[in-house]
Amino acid sequence: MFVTALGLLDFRSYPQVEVQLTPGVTAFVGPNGQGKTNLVEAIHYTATLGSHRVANDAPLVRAGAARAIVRTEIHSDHDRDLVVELEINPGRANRARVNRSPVPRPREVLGLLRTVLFAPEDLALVKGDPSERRRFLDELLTLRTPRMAGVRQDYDRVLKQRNSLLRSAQQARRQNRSSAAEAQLRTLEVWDSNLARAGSELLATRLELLESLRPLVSSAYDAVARGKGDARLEYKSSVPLEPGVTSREQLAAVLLDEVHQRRQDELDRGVSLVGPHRDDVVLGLGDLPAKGYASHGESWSFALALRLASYELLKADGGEPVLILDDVFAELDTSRRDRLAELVAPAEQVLVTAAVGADVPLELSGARFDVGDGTVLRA
Ligand SMILES: Nc1ncnc2c1ncn2[C@@H]1O[C@H](COP(=O)(O)OP(=O)(O)OP(=O)(O)O)[C@@H](O)[C@H]1O
Repeated sequence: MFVTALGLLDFRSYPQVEVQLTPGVTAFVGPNGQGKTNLVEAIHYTATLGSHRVANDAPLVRAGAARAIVRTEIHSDHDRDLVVELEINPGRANRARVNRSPVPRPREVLGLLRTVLFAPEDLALVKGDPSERRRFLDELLTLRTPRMAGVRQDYDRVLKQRNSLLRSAQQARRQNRSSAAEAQLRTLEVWDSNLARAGSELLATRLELLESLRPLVSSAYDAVARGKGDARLEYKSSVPLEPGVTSREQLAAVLLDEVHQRRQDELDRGVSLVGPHRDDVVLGLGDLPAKGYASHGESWSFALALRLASYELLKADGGEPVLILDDVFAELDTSRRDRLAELVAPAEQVLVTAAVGADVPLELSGARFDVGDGTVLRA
């Protein structure tokens, strides 16, 4: 799979731009703030319907414009070539077209393009909050199994409803409105089951994903750090998970049981304390956790290993994803930079951004575009 063309209208800094792409390596080179990342962000957005830089769509639309359009043309391994067009409408529903036909919901484009993006922000996968690692897992889940976007949305909706109910119940109790508090508790039972249903689906697929990812991360870490260290991943759940408890039904029962156990705690705090939204993936190096212990270089190796493992996993289960390396080479020391370049060079399509040409390792020589003053010109 590779991207053959990108067209942007009012996306980030671009009023309008068209770029024709080829397989192999393509570097976007230009001074800071000229719009290199904006180009690859648009491609990654087509694959994930999310940005690696912002949590909502508004900043993706050019300041002063009402909507942005991202058109990505894809040469696909299995299907005929595809044109995916996304209309980003902050504050209103986004729209999507595939081969010029509207699709009912934008999330139906998930799975048509698969990308793995490496960026300086990836260091937060190792050093940052659990939410970073949950996002990593869920984004990968969705790339592998697009219907998980619906499950995640469903879970978030349940969580929002349940939290609002817990807050109302907390207030009713504080104000001694006992009949209101009782009614809310009865409604809460329904939302407990909803949480267990959607939560168990998410938890089960995360656990399956982690099983597949574990050996790949370990060997990718070996490759990046040249055999120094033993990278491990452990799922840390907000519920006690016994070995062998992996089916949706078993996990739903465990979640429901824990929700009942923590009822008082949840009512006291007015927030859902049990479920995959509270989970984490503990990254370990040897016997120590990476967070708080790993050196800067080791943390980078771990972050790169997570991305390389994602790439291997996606490649193994359904066609090679497009690799995007956004500004990473300037961040890495020479040895990691060379290793990464060697490891990604054979990929079908690699898109690299760099402030200066010298930041792009020689192994990754290929097509080059100069980016500046709102233009993207083939060098
Ligand atoms: N919604 C928007 N509307 C208008 N301009 C925007 C918008 N979002 C970002 N920009 C502009 O885009 C530019 C940043 O683009 P981008 O992040 O792609 O730069 P870059 O070339 O990758 O730079 P660097 O090398 O520093 O990473 C900034 O000048 C920023 O002001």
